[in-house]
Order: sequence, then C-alpha cells, then structure tokens
Amino acid sequence: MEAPYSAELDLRVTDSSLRDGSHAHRHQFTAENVRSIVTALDGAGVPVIEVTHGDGLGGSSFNYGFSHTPEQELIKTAVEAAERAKIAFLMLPGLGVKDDIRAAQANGADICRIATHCTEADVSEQHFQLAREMGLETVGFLMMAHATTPEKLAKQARIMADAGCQCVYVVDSAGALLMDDVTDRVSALVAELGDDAQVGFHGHENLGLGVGNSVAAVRAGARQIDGSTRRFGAGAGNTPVEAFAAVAEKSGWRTGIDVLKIIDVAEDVVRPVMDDECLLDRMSLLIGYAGVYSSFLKHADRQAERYGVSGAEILLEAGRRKLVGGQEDQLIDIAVSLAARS
Ligand SMILES: C[C@H](O)CC(=O)C(=O)O
Ligand SMILES: [Mn+2]
Repeated sequence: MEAPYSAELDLRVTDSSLRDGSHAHRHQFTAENVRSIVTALDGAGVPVIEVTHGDGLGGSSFNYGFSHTPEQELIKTAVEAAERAKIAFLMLPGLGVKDDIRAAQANGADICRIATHCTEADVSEQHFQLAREMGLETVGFLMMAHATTPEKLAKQARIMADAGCQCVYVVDSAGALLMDDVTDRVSALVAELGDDAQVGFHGHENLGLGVGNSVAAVRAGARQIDGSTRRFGAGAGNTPVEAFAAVAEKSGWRTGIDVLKIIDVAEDVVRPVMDDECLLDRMSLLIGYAGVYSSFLKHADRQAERYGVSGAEILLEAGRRKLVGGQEDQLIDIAVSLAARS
C-alpha cells in the first residue's frame, strides 16, 4: 500500500497527548490547551496530532467522565491551529456513532482512528467503510493486544484491513507487552497484511518499555508509531515522543520531528498543562504487571478513596477478572467487595 504520508519519512509519529492525555487530565482540556499544544507540536514537525476525549468520540459520559469542552470544538480548534500537521480523532464503535465521524470531518479532521478490543474487530467494519467513502484516512486500533496471541491478532487485523483500514495498530493498552511480545505481534500483522495495510504500534510506559517496545515494533516492520509528548497519557503515560524522536534520529530513521524543538515543547508547553507527571509509580506499574487497561488508573484511584480500600488491590483484581475497556463500573463492584471484606 502506498504510504499515506510523505515518502521523505521512514516512520510517521502520531502524538496522542491531546487524546490519551485526556485520561490523565480528567478530560478537562480547554480550547486554549489544544491551541497551545497543537501550535507547538506542529512547529516541532510532528506530522499527526490526535485530539478527542480519552475514550474517543462520544466518550464524554457518566461512565468515562464528562469533557470540559465538547470534543468537536477541540477538533476544530486543533485544525485551525495546525499549519502542517494532520489532525486525527479516535472513536470506539458504540460510544461514537457515524454522525460523529461526519462531524469530525466537517470540522476539518483528516484521519479517522477506530478502536476495538483485540478480539472484536468486526464491530469496526461499517465505520471503516464509511470513513473511506468519505475520503478520510483510516487507522485501526486493536486494544489490549497482550490479551490474545499474535496469530489471532493478525486475523483481527485482516478484518480491519478488508473493511478499509489503511494501518492497523498493535495497541498495548495495558503497557504489559515485553519487547519480544511486540516483535511477535507486529511481525504477525506485517506477514498477514503485506501491502494491503501498514502496521502501527501504540505503547504505554507501565513496565518502562514504551520506547524500547516502539523500537522493537519498527524493527519488526511497523511504520506508524504513537507517543505522547512528556508521556502525557493514561497510566504511566505513553511512549514519550521527544525520547522516541531522539532515538529514531540516532537510529537513522527520519520522522520529520526536530528533536531539540520537541524537547523544549515537552518541558515548556505540555508539562504546564498536565495536572501531574505521568509516573511509573506503584499503581501504574501494577497496571502493566497485571495487564489492566491503563485508563482504569484514575477510576481505580477514585473508587479506592470513595470506599476506603486499596487501589492496588482493585487493580490486581481487575487483572484477575480480565476486565476490558467499558467495564469501568466493575471497578466499583470490586471496591465494594473489598470494603465488605475489611
Ligand atoms: C480508548 C483507549 O484509551 C485507547 C488507547 O489509547 C489504548 O487502548 O491504549
Ligand atoms: Mn493508550
């Protein structure tokens, strides 16, 4: 498949600070936050910037947390602020609906990213078809990729590609994959998809492997890599764009990102917007260790406080129950059970 971006780049990096970082910011991004971060990332040469509620279009809800500013307004602001970068949005079928995709395109977004659990790719088919008909570039997210085998993941990627997805991502939502696990999964997708679609990788830092895993993904054939500047994402955050850009440059891979500029953007523009650093502390590490969805971190913190129980115990039990995105309410159930036992 022809690269959907300039042939001068070896890799295309998407910055997810304004989408995955939404989880860490309790979905409270303002238009001003978006304007300042997009302007800075764009100026540093980041080619794609993702902007949406942390759980995608339609994510603003009681279950996931309400947005400060409607996501379509944030997308519009991002499009106005970007001179060169493309603006991407995320949607999870069921949370977002087709009209949300139409609205995002009307607001100027170019790239439609559709996410499903790693075994549920078939729910994305109609959305990929629509997005392609509308002339949007398409990306597919197979979330919680540690929870299935490379072979099964590749079959799910095939479903997305056949529906019109131009790049299928191995999404390490829990930050639970080790480097060989990434190599195996990316290689399986590359072998399955051939020239039909590219392969991407989205990492989280919960085991401290975001950059290493992204390097493993590139070596295995991934051509699109996600990160978040200053790791601004769920759990311990995402692969830091500034570190990955530096490693890519030293490896001779052209990303189009100016390393010195993005290092300044991380410190001077993104950090001031963050509530706190995204830390590899006890809770985040347990997320990676137990294989829990990274965005459960803030929900688990909240229920631990509300019911006076251990957040670490909530996460460990969430891992035992193999909870998936959308089951945030189960964290309340776990907290209630822990409280009853104490
Ligand atoms: C909706 C999720 O937050 C998508 C994501 O970034 C992940 O699974 O990781
Ligand atoms: Mn993520």
